[in-house]
Amino acid sequence: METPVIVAIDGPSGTGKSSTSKAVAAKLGLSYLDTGAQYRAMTWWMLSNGVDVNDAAEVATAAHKPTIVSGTDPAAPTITVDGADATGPIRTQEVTAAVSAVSAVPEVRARLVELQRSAAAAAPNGIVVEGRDIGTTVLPDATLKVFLTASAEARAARRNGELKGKEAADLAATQAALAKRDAADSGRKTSPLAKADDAIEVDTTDLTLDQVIECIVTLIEEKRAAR
Ligand SMILES: Nc1ncnc2c1ncn2[C@@H]1O[C@H](COP(=O)(O)OP(=O)(O)OP(=O)(O)O)[C@@H](O)[C@H]1O
Ligand SMILES: Nc1ccn([C@H]2C[C@H](O)[C@@H](COP(=O)(O)O)O2)c(=O)n1
Repeated sequence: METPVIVAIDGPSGTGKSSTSKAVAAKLGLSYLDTGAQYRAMTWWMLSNGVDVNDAAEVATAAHKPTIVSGTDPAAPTITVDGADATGPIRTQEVTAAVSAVSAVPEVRARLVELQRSAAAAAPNGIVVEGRDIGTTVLPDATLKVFLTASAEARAARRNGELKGKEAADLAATQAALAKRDAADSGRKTSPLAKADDAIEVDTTDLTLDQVIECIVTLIEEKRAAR
């Protein structure tokens, strides 16, 4: 039996980590884990349970309480908190605005990193795990590490594209919100957003989603062939 392939995909917000990771995993028959969804789920629980998300000590004390379960089928990823479907609630503006503060708390990270490593170890054929610290901290021995980037303008335009049919967002405001979250995620003390030394950087600014997917599938196949 072939050794499971472990793929770490990191990068700032809006670089295409989720779209790319899901598609690559589906194409290669691998599992898929969205670690950002887990930090969002933890944040949603904190907000729903009256925890002051700006009080790191309060967040740390509560970090062991929620039960967060991620489904790893790339065709239908799921996330529940204490048995309730959290897919919708974790994408609200309120959660997005609070998630960087909650994810900076070491007790939160320790709890979720444990879940992430368990999911990777349990994946029968291997897994694509996306986040901010997968290559540096969660899975330092990953078969392949990719760090996605894109210009600030491209990322903001992509995010606004998702709002089609909903209230149109101001491009400059979207760009500022992305920059603020990236600065917080890169600036925290515990496993900040960073490119691992052995990660391959892929600038997606001028690539279509299909081109990025193809690029990563090729990188994985090269790693497999070299084993
Ligand atoms: N190469 C690409 N070209 C154009 N649009 C893209 C590309 N990659 C992703 N997108 C689009 O950009 C948006 C953001 O992508 P995605 O959610 O995958 O990014 P992300 O890095 O996971 O973001 P976040 O970290 O905030 O969750 C989506 O609407 C997606 O369809
Ligand atoms: N490995 C990770 C993944 C995510 N986070 C934090 C920081 C992000 O701003 C937030 C939400 O992630 P997204 O859904 O936008 O991918 O979660 C982290 O600290 N470490």
